[in-house]
Amino acid sequence: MSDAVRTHALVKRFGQQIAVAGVDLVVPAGSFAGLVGPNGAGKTTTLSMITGLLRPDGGSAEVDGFHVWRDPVEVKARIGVLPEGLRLFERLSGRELLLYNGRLRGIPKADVEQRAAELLAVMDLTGAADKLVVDYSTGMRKKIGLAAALLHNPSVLFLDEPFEGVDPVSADTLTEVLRRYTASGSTVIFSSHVMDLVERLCDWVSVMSAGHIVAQGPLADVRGDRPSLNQAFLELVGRSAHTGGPGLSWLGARPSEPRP
Ligand SMILES: Nc1ncnc2c1ncn2[C@@H]1O[C@H](COP(=O)(O)OP(=O)(O)OP(=O)(O)O)[C@@H](O)[C@H]1O
Repeated sequence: MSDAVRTHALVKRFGQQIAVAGVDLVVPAGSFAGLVGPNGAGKTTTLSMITGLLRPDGGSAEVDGFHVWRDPVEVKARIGVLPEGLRLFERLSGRELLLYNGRLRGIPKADVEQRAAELLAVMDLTGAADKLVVDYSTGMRKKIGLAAALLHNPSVLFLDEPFEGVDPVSADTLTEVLRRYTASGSTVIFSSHVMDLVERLCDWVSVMSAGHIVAQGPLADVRGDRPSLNQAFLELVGRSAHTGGPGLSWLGARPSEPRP
């Protein structure tokens, strides 16, 4: 099987801090892949470098065999991205946003209109299609962002925390859309902190901690003989040494006698 994404010794520094410290991320084509790790592990920075949003200080990244920084046009034609803190054109309606994105991608007008209508329906946004994006809720913004990322039928889809702020019914819908998408051979890579979700959806997992990949492979291999992916995650990244330790003794303590 070929790789949808492969990075080699990817590095990013912010001043003195090394956010990504030589990452070799591999995601086979057709995977539903999860990128997990504690806060500040370097997931967003890694995804930003792979999608061409942030220039690496070292190493390389390839998508579908194309070098992200040498062949940016080839790469951008093949990827869809739902970044963290996505900025949208607030003064367009949801429908206009999709039509605009489709035209930017060079898709013929009639095709864009048909795809936009279908995506709005699947995302349960038909009723809000003519509402301005500025008036969308957090979950609606995620859904219209995902619709925009899917419109040109990318072969690899990158999603940063796609389910954050999305209600369970909509999350179910998104899951179905993404499952259908990977079943046809396309690849999804998403970052998440919700281990149950990753365990339920993904067949491939990469675990990051402090700028490094600490485990990577098919879900069953990463989980090993632990009862859950969550347990494996806690062991791999090292549970905080402070949990249950000294400190915070004042928290929750109440004076036994009322003060006079
Ligand atoms: N623009 C920036 N300037 C300075 N430091 C940054 C910048 N972006 C990220 N960092 C630092 O790099 C490290 C990795 O951040 P990153 O956002 O990639 O982590 P993450 O794994 O996505 O975290 P989270 O799960 O909390 O979103 C963090 O220590 C963060 O403070």
